[in-house]
Amino acid sequence: MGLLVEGEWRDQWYDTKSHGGEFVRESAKLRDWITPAGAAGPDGQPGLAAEPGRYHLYVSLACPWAHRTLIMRKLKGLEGLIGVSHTSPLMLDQGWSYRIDEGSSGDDLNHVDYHRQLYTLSDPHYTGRVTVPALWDRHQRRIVNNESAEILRMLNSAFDELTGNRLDFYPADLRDVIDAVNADVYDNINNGVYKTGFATEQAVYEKHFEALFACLDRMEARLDGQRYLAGAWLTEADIRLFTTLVRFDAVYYGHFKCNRQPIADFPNLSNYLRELYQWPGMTETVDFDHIKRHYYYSHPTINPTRIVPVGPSLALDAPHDRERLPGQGIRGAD
Ligand SMILES: N[C@@H](CCC(=O)N[C@@H](CS)C(=O)NCC(=O)O)C(=O)O
Repeated sequence: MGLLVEGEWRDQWYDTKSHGGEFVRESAKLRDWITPAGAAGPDGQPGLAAEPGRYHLYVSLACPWAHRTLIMRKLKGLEGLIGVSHTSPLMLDQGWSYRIDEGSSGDDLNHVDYHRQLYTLSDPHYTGRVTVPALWDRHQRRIVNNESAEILRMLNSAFDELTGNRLDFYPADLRDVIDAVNADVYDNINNGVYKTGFATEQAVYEKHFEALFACLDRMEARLDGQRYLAGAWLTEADIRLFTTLVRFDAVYYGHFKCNRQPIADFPNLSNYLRELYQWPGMTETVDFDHIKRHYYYSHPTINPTRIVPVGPSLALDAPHDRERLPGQGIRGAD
């Protein structure tokens, strides 16, 4: 694993030392925005037009951030308009790779061997982390955006005229509640598992462990009285929590030492997880082989033997009890 400095690859692990044992996530750097006709993005970002076949998603099936974008692509009916290539689950000294013999789809579009080459094709002097997901523009031959939260928003609305799919995962009247839940879940759960698992000081680990489980307790309580995080409608907030929950018992509980209790022991979170897992289209976006092989094999500082555990058995297909709460599905589905 490593990063690019002025276009040169440096194989190095996260620097927690200079942050007192903390893992500090670098902000995504490529932030252009796709809109229906190429107008600027919501905060004035440079805009590009939504066109069929123009964009391509580069993902890892193991990665929770990339997984969000795959779910949105699926539920918004974008599979025919936006292609996908996935990396091998093994992120080794050259970073994410497109080696077919290690489980990648290969890269039929740019024919690169390593994900970092997409970054240097975009900008030969790129400096920063080389992350998935990355949204590629075939016209300009560059990555236009590498921030999953923003890719979700674009896929939610920019292509609606082309697909006729009006499902809305970020309805205007629910934005305040979605934004508030997202902020809490991002900091303490989505990124919280990483801050817990990558900590290199005991006190730092314990601080993030406490914050993680306090937030899981908040979400457990929230889901006692309402079907989804923003109420009766399923929104992007649920997709964003789902990709962490579905990895939790298989990976974060053991590998990242997030082991106060598994999700299976939270009555509401576990039933909610099963409902989402069984949502039409969702199950096929989840690849436990990639998920487990990635984490246990690619973090030698945490798991030097690279043994991938066989368990646990998860029973995500078992019935859930969420019909006891009123649910309206996804806004715009009628
Ligand atoms: N802010 C980014 C984070 C993406 C991210 O960190 N992806 C991980 C995989 S789960 C990655 O590619 N890490 C490689 C690295 O940090 O060098 C997003 O949400 O899109």
